Amino acid sequence: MTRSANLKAANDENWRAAIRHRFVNELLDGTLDDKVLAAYLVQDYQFFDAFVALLGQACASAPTLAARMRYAAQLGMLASDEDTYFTDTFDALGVPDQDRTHPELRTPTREFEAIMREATASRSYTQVLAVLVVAEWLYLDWGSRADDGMTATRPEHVRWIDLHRGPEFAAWVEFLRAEFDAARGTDDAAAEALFARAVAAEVAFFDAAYT
Ligand SMILES: Cc1ncc(CO)c(N)n1
Repeated sequence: MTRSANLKAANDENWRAAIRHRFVNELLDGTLDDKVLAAYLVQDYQFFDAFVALLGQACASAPTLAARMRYAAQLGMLASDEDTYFTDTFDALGVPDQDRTHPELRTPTREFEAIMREATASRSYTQVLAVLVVAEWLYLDWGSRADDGMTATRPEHVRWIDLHRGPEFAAWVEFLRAEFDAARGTDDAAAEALFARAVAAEVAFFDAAYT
C-alpha cells in the first residue's frame, strides 16, 4: 500500500465518522439548517485563511516547477471559485461582516489552525502534504457521495458539494497523494502525527457546527 492509503486505513474510524457525518448527510439531502451551515462556513472561512497559507508553503517547498505550477493553479481556483462561494453564501444567509472577518473561533478551528501553522512553519514538504492530503481527500470522499444521487437543490448547498467532487477535484487529490507518496524526508513520524490529528479535527469541525 502507498503511504497515503496506509495512513487513511490507520485512521479509518475517524475518517468514516467524518464522511458519514450528520452534517454531510443533511447537506446532501438539502435539509441542513441555515444556522448550522452559517456556523460551519464562518469557521471554515478562517480554516480557509490558514489553508491558503499552507498551500503557499507547498508551492514554496515543492521540488519541481511542475508541482509549483499545480499549486499556483489551485491557489487561483481558491481565490476565484471558492472565495466567491463564501462571499455569495454569506450574503444569502445574511452573515454579518464581523463574522466573516473576526468571528469567535471554536475549539476545532483553533486546533486546525494549530495543525496548519505547525506544518507551514516546518517548511517540510512531507508535513505540509500530510495535512493537505487529509483536508482534500476526505472532502473528496464525502463530496463523491453525491455521485450516487443527492436531493440538495439550493446553490448554498450544491455549490459547496460540487467544489468537492468531480474529475478536476479528484485529479487534484491524486496529485497531492502522488506527491506525498513520493516525498522522502526524515520527518515521517511528524507527518503521520499531523495526518492523524487532522482526521480527528475534521470530525470535531463538523460536530462544532451543531453546538
Ligand atoms: C475543515 C475543512 N476541511 C477541509 C476542507 C477542504 O479543504 C475545508 N474546506 N474545510
